[in-house]
Amino acid sequence: MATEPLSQKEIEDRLRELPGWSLDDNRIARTYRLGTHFAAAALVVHVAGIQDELDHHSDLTLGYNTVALTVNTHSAGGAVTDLDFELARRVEDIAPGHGAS
Ligand SMILES: C[C@H](O)[C@H](O)[C@H]1CNC2=NC(N)=NC(=O)C2=N1
Repeated sequence: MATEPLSQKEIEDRLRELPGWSLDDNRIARTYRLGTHFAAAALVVHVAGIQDELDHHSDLTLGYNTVALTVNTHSAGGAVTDLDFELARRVEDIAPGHGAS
């Protein structure tokens, strides 16, 4: 998967396919809300596994009943790349199963 920086338009186009995600200071970001703190912690563990599988890691913050992700690509100088969107899509696939919204 390409690790070249995406243009602003490419980022905006890809974000349109990922409701809930936004561009925040050159990182793509989403915060999920869950029913309980334990459910939020379980989502963090699941996301951590996906991130190791992809060898691509967000800043992942566990709140009381929230999980916040922000990610860009260090190896592309901190730009947003396809790798960030691949991670976002993978997380979107599993989040509903955790009751995340
Ligand atoms: C050595 C390892 O492959 C790199 O450090 C990976 C790991 N996870 C990563 N995560 C992110 N967000 N950006 C990277 O460039 C990156 N690089």
